[in-house]
Amino acid sequence: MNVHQSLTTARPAEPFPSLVPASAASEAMVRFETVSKAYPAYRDKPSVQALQEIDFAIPRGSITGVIGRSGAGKSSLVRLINGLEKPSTGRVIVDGREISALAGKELRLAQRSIGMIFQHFNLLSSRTAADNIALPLEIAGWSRADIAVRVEELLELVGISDKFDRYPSELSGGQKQRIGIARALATRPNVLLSDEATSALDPQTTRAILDLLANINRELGVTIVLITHEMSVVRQLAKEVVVIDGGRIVERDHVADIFTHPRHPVTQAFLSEAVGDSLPVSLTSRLLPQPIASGQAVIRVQVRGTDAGDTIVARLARELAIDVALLSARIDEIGGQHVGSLTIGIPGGDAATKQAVGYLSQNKFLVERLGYVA
Ligand SMILES: Nc1ncnc2c1ncn2[C@@H]1O[C@H](COP(=O)(O)OP(=O)(O)OP(=O)(O)O)[C@@H](O)[C@H]1O
Repeated sequence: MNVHQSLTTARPAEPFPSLVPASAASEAMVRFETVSKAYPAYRDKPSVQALQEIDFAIPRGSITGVIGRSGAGKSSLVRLINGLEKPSTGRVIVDGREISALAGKELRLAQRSIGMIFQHFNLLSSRTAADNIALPLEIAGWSRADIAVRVEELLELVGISDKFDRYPSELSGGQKQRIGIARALATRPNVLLSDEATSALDPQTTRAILDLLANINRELGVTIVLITHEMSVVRQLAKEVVVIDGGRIVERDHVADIFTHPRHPVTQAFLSEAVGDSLPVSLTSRLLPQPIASGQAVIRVQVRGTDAGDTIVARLARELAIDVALLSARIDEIGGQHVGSLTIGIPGGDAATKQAVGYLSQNKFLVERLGYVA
């Protein structure tokens, strides 16, 4: 069941809220101006329209999540930001420079201010941790002495100073990604692109790496673009979220709003996987599609911010004299806000249920009727 399908209140179908006002567009670290990307036909393969009319800005110093299913166009988006691909139409501006117009030495210089981390780390197996981190500095022509100082700083920043002389094969996935992050930051980039950087890691290591990225963003002010197909990653780290599907942006919002008011079916599907919508088995096994005499209607209420879950139960009891049963609850902190859902049982038949749903909807809660229990 897609739990978001029967939401009884919906947000107006306004265009994507502008997270970066036009007046502040120059403050953007990355700006896509009506960008499309088509890959031409090759041998027996037809041409592919990978991205279409992408128009958005990533604010300086932000952490922005870009989420989409396989083939949605995420990697193409990343390759346009770091200049590895050119748009078919439109412009890509990074840190005030039109990267899509650069070539040769100018492009290589611009790429030094764009760090990149990858799912499979992309470390050189023949180099130690320290030498992997040193690589971009060698390419940039730094002196040996400067490289040594910088590598030590970076090893400390990512918390693996003791592993400086280890080869990648001697390190865990999390340690390898720490080297990847140190290498990406070596030339002091202003923007860090993370392309599924935690997809190969277990949940605990993922959490540690995302914490590290959050620290880097906070302490160094590096803008982070987080490409992922996992809502749990977006939830932990991003402040703003862009959802892409079929090469188009289908939804954009602050992360807490995405989690409480997903509008596009793709976003809703991602959320169903990630939010832990699942009810306790003890409840689902008893859930019936039709009302039963002296039973309860089972209602899920999305809560956020100051709408603390317990006040809903108290308000229904106080203001409507409905004796609500709290069946399950889950509240998380997302983007600095409390976000979650309560599942409540409402006794008293259809009239009481309608009254409660009407009251909650009027008070701007998203409400969903899940079924009935005895
Ligand atoms: N170099 C290329 N040549 C031709 N088609 C390409 C090329 N790169 C990507 N595509 C196609 O463009 C579309 C978008 O691919 P892209 O890799 O950007 O998506 P994605 O969201 O990153 O997917 P995944 O998560 O599976 O990597 C897909 O249909 C893909 O097959």
